[in-house]
Amino acid sequence: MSQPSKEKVCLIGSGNWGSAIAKIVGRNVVKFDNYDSEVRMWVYEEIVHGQRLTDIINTQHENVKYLPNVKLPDNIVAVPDLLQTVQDATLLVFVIPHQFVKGVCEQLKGKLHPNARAISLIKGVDISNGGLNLISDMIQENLEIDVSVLMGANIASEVAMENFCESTIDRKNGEAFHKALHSPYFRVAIVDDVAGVELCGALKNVVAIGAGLIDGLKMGENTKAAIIRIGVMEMKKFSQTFYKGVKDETFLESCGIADVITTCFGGRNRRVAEARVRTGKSFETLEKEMLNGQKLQGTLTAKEVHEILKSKNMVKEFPFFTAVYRVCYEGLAPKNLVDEI
Ligand SMILES: NC(=O)C1=CN([C@@H]2O[C@H](COP(=O)(O)OP(=O)(O)OC[C@H]3O[C@@H](n4cnc5c(N)ncnc54)[C@H](O)[C@@H]3O)[C@@H](O)[C@H]2O)C=CC1
Ligand SMILES: O=C(CO)COP(=O)(O)O
Repeated sequence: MSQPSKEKVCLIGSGNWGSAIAKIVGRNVVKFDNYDSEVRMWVYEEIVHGQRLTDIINTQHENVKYLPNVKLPDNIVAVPDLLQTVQDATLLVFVIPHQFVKGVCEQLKGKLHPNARAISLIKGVDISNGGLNLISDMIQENLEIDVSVLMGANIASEVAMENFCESTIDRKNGEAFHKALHSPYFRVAIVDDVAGVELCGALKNVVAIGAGLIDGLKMGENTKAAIIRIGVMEMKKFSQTFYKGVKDETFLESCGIADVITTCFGGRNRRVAEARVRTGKSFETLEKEMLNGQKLQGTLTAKEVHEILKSKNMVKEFPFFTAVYRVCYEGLAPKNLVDEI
């Protein structure tokens, strides 16, 4: 039974990033007195090699499917039941692919600890109500709790290897989470711009699809740099058009230019987009063939961004985002991407 004065952290999600962040959180909560030492991690249950994934994680202390060969601390407890995961939790870390957030929130409505606060590590946007919504706002509106965000240049497998990197958290309520997430190899900077941080995280995945297509076309580094520059300009314009307070400086943080770079060179969105050109197969097929259950976020985000732009009559003002969308969903040949921008 947890003591009321202690913060109890739980993780909602256990994919590639969810598992890497579990390693950091699991270690941090035992370093400080103000945390309960057990961290429950919600696992979308599945059978792996004939065994339940939760059982494998709880006995081998390894998420063999989504983050193989990385030991998780013993105090990370995999739980298949969502409501049991959040029971007594005061600090909730949301780390699931963005298409599943709505369903998860519906199950959690009215079921949280009165002092619960959340942080979202989810890169994506929500358009389910017809307009543009941040994932953090969607969680906040559904669950009536404060929600912060953490985004950065953080390819999960590299974070799990403890290679130094940086990340960005917002000041709003992020300070409550900072101690649980920061470590010497995962340096978390606090900034004052929730929407800017979150939109950087979501939109860079669209840029990475574009960069991967250019890699597949073997057009070289100058072209890729041009695509990245144009992509960052559209990220900034889009963010500042829809959220007036978004700051220029945010794009220079880890969540901004650094995440664009790492994702455009080492991420899954880039890798699958490159294979799309090389093989001619669809993104959907390649996601299944190449990612072993992990999810692409960039193609869906390109579609969501396009729907918002269309509804505002602004498609022509974002030629790069539009061209990426058209390659993903309207059969535009990747080789014609640069002619569109
Ligand atoms: N992997 C990475 O390097 C990073 C990922 N992120 C972001 O973190 C978020 C989560 O991504 P990952 O942890 O990488 O996940 P992932 O893509 O590795 O794994 C997919 C996860 O979704 C779960 N899942 C499948 N169907 C589901 C359903 N119907 N309902 C709920 N969950 C379901 C799977 O069990 C699995 O845990 C994404 O928004 C991603 O952009 C952010 C930084 C780094
Ligand atoms: O967000 C990421 C790195 O910061 C991971 O990007 P991918 O989803 O493209 O692998």
